Amino acid sequence: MSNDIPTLAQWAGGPEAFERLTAAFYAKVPEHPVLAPVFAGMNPNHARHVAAFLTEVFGGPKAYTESGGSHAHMVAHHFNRHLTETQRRAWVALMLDTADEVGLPDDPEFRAAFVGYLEWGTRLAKINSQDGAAPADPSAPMPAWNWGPPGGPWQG
Ligand code: HEM
Repeated sequence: MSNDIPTLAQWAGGPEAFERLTAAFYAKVPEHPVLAPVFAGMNPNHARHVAAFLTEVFGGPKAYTESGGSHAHMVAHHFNRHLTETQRRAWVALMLDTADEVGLPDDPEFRAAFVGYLEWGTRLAKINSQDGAAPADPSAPMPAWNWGPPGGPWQG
């Protein structure tokens, strides 16, 4: 990808944009009929950790791995939670509504890539939350999402 094409994280507005996104998302979770029980008792730093994870997936600074996290680490947080499809869909829907609320870019190219990762990541989280899920692979790389077939944002 040539140098004048921003990363998805740059296009989104950098780490602060993902922090706004997850802060607003998890602020709504306690009132959400499906998601509130899933996140009852969550770590108070959860929103910041998920923001750091998403920033890194979308090509931004590697704060999640530099502070000792890994894809395996994230996967392991979902073990034995027995997430349902209803819960997964609620998570994606709330994330997309929140992306609109906090003003993440809404151009087709960005949103296609954003939704692509959310679909992949949440389906993995659900699979890994079931009984009998394979152990997390410590050598698994962090996902590195990019623009996919559109190749970059439409810049006129
Ligand atoms: C792309 C999708 C997802 C990503 C990137 C993601 C990321 C993460 C990360 C990074 C953590 C660890 C947070 C920490 O260290 O404090 C975590 C924990 C957790 N995730 Fe996810 N997750 C995803 C999908 C989901 C879904 C769909 C659900 C449920 C509907 C879910 C439920 C949870 C719960 C309950 C925890 C533990 C929270 C706590 O006790 O602090 N996740 N997730």
